[in-house]
Amino acid sequence: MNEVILQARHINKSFHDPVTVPVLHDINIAVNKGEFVSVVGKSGCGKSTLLYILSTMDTDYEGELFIDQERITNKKEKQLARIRNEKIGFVFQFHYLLNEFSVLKNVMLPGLKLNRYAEKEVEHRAIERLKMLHIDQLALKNANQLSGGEKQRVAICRALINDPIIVIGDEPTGNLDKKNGQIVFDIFQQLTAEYNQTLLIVTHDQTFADHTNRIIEMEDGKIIRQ
Ligand SMILES: Nc1ncnc2c1ncn2[C@@H]1O[C@H](COP(=O)(O)OP(=O)(O)OP(=O)(O)O)[C@@H](O)[C@H]1O
Repeated sequence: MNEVILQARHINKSFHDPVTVPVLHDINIAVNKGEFVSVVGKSGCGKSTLLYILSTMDTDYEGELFIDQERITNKKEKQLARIRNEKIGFVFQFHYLLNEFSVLKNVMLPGLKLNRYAEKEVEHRAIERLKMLHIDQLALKNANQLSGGEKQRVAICRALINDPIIVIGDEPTGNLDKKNGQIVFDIFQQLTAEYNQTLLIVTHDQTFADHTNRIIEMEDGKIIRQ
């Protein structure tokens, strides 16, 4: 039987600025363990809004969210911060690395924050992940000395440091050229194929989406295909 990793039930969301604008309408999603799922749809259809809710960063919605069988809706911010660090790996269009720190330190930071392993073990795990993505030779460089493609691979290593139950990405290849976009896609595919990693990725790139296991297509705040 499929193990459901992330489930959204009847999610509705409106912005109030100052008039009420409904943006998401009765969203129902279930993502199974090991699935590589893409979310597509025209600009403004609600992809980022949905991703913020699914990744627990936006709590102002109607409906229910479950991650790893745990009900997330109505939890306090402190609990959510821990769930995010422990269970979700984030990869964004812009990598948000800390430029003044080394690559190794950037990858280690969420691991140190979680405080599950001693510092030496976190370092070992960071180096393992840098090796997996073939960038261990960059470990001691500062983040601002890297190319865009390298930075994105570092961001993926950082997202993986705590063995997240799901990796959530918002346009992770949106800022990359074709070659680097392909490298990042290949890494994602390797993560699902070899490590059974669950991935939920918003993308504008139809070729990227076509090669994922499943496409969730949105239109005007609704899911029209999944
Ligand atoms: N803070 C906000 N206040 C009011 N309206 C918002 C806010 N954020 C987003 N919206 C509106 O919600 C709708 C969905 O926006 P969202 O950013 O989720 O779309 P998207 O599909 O991710 O678009 P894109 O592909 O361009 O990133 C849009 O009409 C947008 O104008």
